[in-house]
Amino acid sequence: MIAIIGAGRMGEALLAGILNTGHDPADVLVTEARRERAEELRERYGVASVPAARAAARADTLVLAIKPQDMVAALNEIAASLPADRLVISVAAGITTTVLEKHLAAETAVVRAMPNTPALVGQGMTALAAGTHASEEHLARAEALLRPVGEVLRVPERHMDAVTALSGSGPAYFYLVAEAMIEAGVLMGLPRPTAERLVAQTAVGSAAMLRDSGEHPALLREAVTSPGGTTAAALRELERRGLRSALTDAVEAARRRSRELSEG
Ligand SMILES: NC(=O)C1=CN([C@@H]2O[C@H](COP(=O)(O)OP(=O)(O)OC[C@H]3O[C@@H](n4cnc5c(N)ncnc54)[C@H](O)[C@@H]3O)[C@@H](O)[C@H]2O)C=CC1
Ligand SMILES: O=C(O)[C@@H]1CCC=N1
Repeated sequence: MIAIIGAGRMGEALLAGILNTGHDPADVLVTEARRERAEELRERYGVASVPAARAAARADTLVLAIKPQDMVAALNEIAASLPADRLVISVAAGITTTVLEKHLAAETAVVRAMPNTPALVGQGMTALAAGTHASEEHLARAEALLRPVGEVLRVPERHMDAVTALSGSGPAYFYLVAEAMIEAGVLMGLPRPTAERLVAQTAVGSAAMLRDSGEHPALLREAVTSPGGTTAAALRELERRGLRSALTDAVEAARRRSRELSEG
């Protein structure tokens, strides 16, 4: 039995991804603070909503998908009813395994995970780091749960803030670029559905080549850039306006924020 504690945006992405890949809704519990949200998820996915203490008592794996700011309160809610053999997976940005362990019974197995919302469509990227009491078996269990919703990578916990800044928040950077490109298309007179379709499929195709061709992105970009052509004209504008350094600063700001969240 799996329990998702906190079924907001990320919790739902994981829930949907897990159900899409063959888990029976009867084997998944949801704990959600907002009553109307719990009801919405019951209607949409057929999953039961239970109080935190009940989820802690019944599920062998608990996935905590609540905001970092709400984490200590949620840990306190489940700690008393959590049997010692449970696996607790937290997806909260910035919350270290040390903090998680501090608020749970001694020796509770804890795994810190950083997924992203494309888990909803089975294309997530999740990084995992083990807490002090998480064995290879616990990590394998976390991996088995998350593997069906995308790729899984184990990383040392010291890299988690950087991972959060790249793949956790990363989808938002791509969506912002997509949004700007669609608006540019509309500005040039393309019908909105046409602009949306052109941009979405260009993103999918580019991402597939990036992942599957084995080529460095610079080489893929060169292949698009005909001498004296349209792409070179566009790239000069992007470089002149500092897209590269804007992205570097943005990713560093996300990492900084993840570190701040770990300070409470
Ligand atoms: N949204 C994203 O792309 C990603 C989010 N995360 C992490 O996932 C966590 C959740 O983020 P979002 O889904 O974006 O936030 P959200 O605000 O959409 O969801 C949080 C949910 O938790 C519920 N909640 C709060 N306290 C609770 C409690 N004690 N018991 C049960 N439910 C409770 C809220 O009602 C809400 O539905 C955060 O820690 C975030 O760092 C991690 C990776 C990606
Ligand atoms: O914005 C956030 O804090 C969360 C963590 C990674 C993506 N969303």
